[in-house]
Amino acid sequence: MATFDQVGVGDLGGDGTFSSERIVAAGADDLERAAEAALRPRRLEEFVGQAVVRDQLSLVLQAALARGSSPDHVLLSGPPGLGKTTLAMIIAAELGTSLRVTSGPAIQHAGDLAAVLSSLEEGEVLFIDEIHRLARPAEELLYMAMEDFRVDVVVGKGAGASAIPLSLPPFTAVGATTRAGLLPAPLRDRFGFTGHLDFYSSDELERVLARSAGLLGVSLDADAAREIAGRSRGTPRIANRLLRRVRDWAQVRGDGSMDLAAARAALEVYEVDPIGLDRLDRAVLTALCTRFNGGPVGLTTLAVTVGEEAETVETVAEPYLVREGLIGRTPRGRVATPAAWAHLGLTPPREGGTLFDA
Ligand SMILES: Nc1ncnc2c1ncn2[C@@H]1O[C@H](COP(=O)(O)OP(=O)(O)OP(=O)(O)O)[C@@H](O)[C@H]1O
Ligand SMILES: [Mg+2]
Repeated sequence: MATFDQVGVGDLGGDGTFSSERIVAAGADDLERAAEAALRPRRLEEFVGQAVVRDQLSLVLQAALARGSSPDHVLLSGPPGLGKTTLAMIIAAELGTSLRVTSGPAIQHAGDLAAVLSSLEEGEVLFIDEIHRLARPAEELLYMAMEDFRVDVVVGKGAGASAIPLSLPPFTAVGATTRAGLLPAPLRDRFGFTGHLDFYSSDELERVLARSAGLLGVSLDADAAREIAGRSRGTPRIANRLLRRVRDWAQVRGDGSMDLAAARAALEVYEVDPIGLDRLDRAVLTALCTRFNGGPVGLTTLAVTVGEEAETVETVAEPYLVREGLIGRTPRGRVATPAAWAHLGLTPPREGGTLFDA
């Protein structure tokens, strides 16, 4: 039986891969989520970046407040660590109401969701994390609740079972997903507002870092902030994590000041390179360039070469390498781009090398 306060929020990284032992992983484990709580912006005004989504959301919320009614249901989509949970909390705070938290995986049966829904109070915000992982029967119940503010509660079993309609107070559902594409259209359509979060610019991450340093009570030099931001893969969660590691270094091995030298030294200890690649990322790139002459090479072969499971290489290392234009996926396998060779400081072969050779 699922309960709903704080259930299942921290049990998986948003993308379903649990790789928080990597310092550049986008997901987080429970322990880290606790550390993050202190750094979470509480109001829309404090939420850095995502100007478009912030502006749109602010309109939705202000209009609802002015009308004295619950706003439309909100869907937040985007990669892990970009602020979906944070925004859900902000929505409740801005509306001056409380937030109920549950998640797709925490709801096993439609009855679990019915229990959550029927305990909602007027105007509350129901946050459903990883909403793409809701089971089908629960999903159907949710359609009805979102559209008609009503659920059918089934009592009894077999032939004697009957459905008792139960009306719900108006509430706002906020769904979060890292995989908007997996949401069935009827569910997607029931959200009046969808905000898609994108990776942050270096500028925005520098602002996130400055804010976090203030909250941690440490002073962070502007050029150190820029250095950390550049290695954070466009993700505030990673930026805050690297900031904590730089703070450790400054305290233990430095003189306490968080300057450029401290940032560089700390990130070298943690093997995060200037564009945010870690050891696994670089191992994949290096193998691709030096062992396979830039490819194309099959994923499985590449994975064996770096001593990893194919799935790990595909889900943990590849997305960022592809996003950064360092490797390409072709029907014949993975290939290194000229940027990969350049990043490793290597010269691409002239003959029979990569698909990208002139
Ligand atoms: N716009 C922002 N401004 C400042 N800090 C932010 C912002 N977005 C995210 N953060 C920080 O990054 C951390 C991670 O954000 P959050 O938990 O909201 O991500 P998420 O999108 O829900 O990730 P997941 O998909 O893993 O659940 C938060 O603790 C918060 O401190
Ligand atoms: Mg989240």
